[in-house]
Amino acid sequence: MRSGLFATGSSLCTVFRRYTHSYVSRGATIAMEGTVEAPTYQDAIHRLNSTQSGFKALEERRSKGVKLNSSSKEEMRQWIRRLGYKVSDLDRLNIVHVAGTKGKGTTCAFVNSILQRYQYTTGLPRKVGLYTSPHLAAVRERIRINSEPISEEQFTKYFFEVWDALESTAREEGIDPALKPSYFRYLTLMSFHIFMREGVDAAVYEVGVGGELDSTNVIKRPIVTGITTLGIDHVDALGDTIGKIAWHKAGIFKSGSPAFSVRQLPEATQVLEERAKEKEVSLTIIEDNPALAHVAIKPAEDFQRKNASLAIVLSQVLLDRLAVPTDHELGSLPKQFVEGLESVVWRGRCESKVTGKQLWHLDGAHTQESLEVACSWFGRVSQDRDIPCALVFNQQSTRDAVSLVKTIHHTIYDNFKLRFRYVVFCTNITYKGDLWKVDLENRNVDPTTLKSLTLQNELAGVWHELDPDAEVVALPSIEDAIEYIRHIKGGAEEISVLVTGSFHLVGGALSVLEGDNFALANSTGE
Ligand SMILES: Nc1ncnc2c1ncn2[C@@H]1O[C@H](COP(=O)(O)OP(=O)(O)OP(=O)(O)O)[C@@H](O)[C@H]1O
Ligand SMILES: [Mg+2]
Ligand SMILES: [Mg+2]
Repeated sequence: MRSGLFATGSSLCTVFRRYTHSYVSRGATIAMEGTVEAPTYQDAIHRLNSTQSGFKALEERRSKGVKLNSSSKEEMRQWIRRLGYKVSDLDRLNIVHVAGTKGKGTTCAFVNSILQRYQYTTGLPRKVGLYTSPHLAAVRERIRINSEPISEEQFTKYFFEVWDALESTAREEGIDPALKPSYFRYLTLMSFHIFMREGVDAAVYEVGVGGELDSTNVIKRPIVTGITTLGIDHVDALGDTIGKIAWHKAGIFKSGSPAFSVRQLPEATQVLEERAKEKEVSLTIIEDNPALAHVAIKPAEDFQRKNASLAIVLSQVLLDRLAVPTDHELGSLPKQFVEGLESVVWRGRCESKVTGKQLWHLDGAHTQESLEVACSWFGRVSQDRDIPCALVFNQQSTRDAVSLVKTIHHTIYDNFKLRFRYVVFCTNITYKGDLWKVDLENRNVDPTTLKSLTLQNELAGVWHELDPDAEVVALPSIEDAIEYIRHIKGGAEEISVLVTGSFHLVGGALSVLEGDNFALANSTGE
């Protein structure tokens, strides 16, 4: 059932609108009949969406050349205080903090899964928290305890606890109560509150953007920090060279906490080493763990071995700190590590699924390097099948979508000698008729650009130049794109489809394909 799940491009649909102006204090709502109703998960998500900066504000900031807000750390400290905590209280969470351009979420999921295995066998850690971004189908995927996304009830309860605490302290301190942390910061604050309240004793934190100025960097004494593969992304905020980007990422290094990084390009390694020295942090560059030769990680790709190798050392340091014994023979891994690494389910990354005659391959890659990785995976799995291929692509932010699309073309056509017979460029709006799934509503994109399919038409033109024989279309929603693919040749012909370019697209596609059945898979596949 979809009612109540939607917002239209600019305003909420009727089911929802009846609540929008009816909040009273302590998060209760007064419905139209005048009875007091407890707020719902949808209410919480709608409120959360109201903290999105919005495309106008973002455009203004961009035009003024404003980069990341350098006051973010101090603002986070103040908000933490207003929730009734000291920053040092976060030390109780025993945090593993992970930055990087690609592989952060996966590495965090690996660490989480290994810790989970130790909990099953030794009872420690007692509760594992996992904070990742972005989400695929539901915001609550971002905050997990013992691998399960927190429930809608818990999300709603804690969302309004934070909201109300910020409103009441604003009034007490003479601050404008309308000033709220923006979307990602709000979720970071909520995660701290939830993990503290739920008694989490090991927490794995993925940085949002960069490191130095990220809201998660309010964490002062992590147990260990890790840097995954670095590449070029978020250049507006972080800079346009790998060195500048590495500088930001190394912002999570903290004296007293060991740091680890996978092997990087020399320019990046140099910056990481300089920053470590400056901060008096011991930094170890790790190579692929040879014991992984006997571990069935998925996908069995080089990049995943890097993520897994980093996750192994990060988990080891945390388990040592918690005095959890991890005895094993030299050159092999303890069974909890092996099982933890093998059982991870991290949806939307190199994910395959079948509906009717369509073989879907979904990956949220949105940088040059990760698209090469995702396309190579698709190329390998499609190479020996003698069936037509199709591409569904969306990337709606300020990234250079044209050059991302060219990377896809080069990897598939030149490296694999495959081709896409059908190519669909769609917007990031979830459903037909300009309807967003509320969890996926994105107010940071100009609705007129979406409506006129400006970017989609541009990309269609680019592809037509690259392959004039392909059937190329621009479509207004993810649902339209899925339907288009399903109706090719009346749905009677087998087809291999790559869905890529953003997690927004992949999350929307999975929501369309699976509807209410979308399994918020717990990240250890249990
Ligand atoms: N080490 C890596 N090097 C290159 N590409 C990678 C690596 N790890 C993962 N990827 C690719 O990037 C995609 C995203 O992976 P993941 O979610 O782990 O990264 P992330 O750093 O959390 O990304 P985001 O910035 O979107 O949060 C994967 O689907 C995969 O295609
Ligand atoms: Mg990113
Ligand atoms: Mg991520």
